[in-house]
Amino acid sequence: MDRHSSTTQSDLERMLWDEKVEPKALPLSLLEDITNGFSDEREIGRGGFAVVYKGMLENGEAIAVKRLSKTYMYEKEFLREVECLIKVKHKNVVRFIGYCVDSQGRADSYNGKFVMADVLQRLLCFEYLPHGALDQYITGDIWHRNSATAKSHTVLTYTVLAS
Ligand SMILES: Nc1ncnc2c1ncn2[C@@H]1O[C@H](COP(=O)(O)OP(=O)(O)OP(=O)(O)O)[C@@H](O)[C@H]1O
Repeated sequence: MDRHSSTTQSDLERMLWDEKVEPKALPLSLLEDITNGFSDEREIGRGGFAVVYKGMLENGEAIAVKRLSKTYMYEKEFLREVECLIKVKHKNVVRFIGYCVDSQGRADSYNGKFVMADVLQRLLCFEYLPHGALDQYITGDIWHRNSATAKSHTVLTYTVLAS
């Protein structure tokens, strides 16, 4: 991924109001900016393979930034997931905004040797759903606090499609 990719916050803002814009490759620096460097206070959830952060744009809109864990690094699976996410477009499925693959060399000592290690990061970005995940509605955790919306159901729908 090109760290100097030209996608900016205003491109992301435009993507959010124009549903016709296709998902894009996003630079890691942009995702770091909008999540305060993936800070703890921006964490909104954790799944089996990822930590999800709330990314805040300058216009006050939010997106969900899913940073995949180091154990979920198989290139073929990631590529297949991105391919499925790009193809699936439905009003009840959370909108896929873009993806990021970033690799950076880091010099470090390993087993007494000085080595250059590749540090790989993979991230997926989605429209932000403010009402939580479907499983909380099914189990009754938040059924009485909020009324379920079609969009709030889509976190789980997406998971089913992607697995
Ligand atoms: N688009 C989103 N908008 C708002 N919150 C989200 C979004 N996506 C995920 N989350 C939050 O992050 C949590 C973890 O999301 P994730 O998709 O990784 O979970 P999961 O479906 O449990 O994981 P897995 O894919 O490992 O089965 C969700 O339960 C939800 O609270």
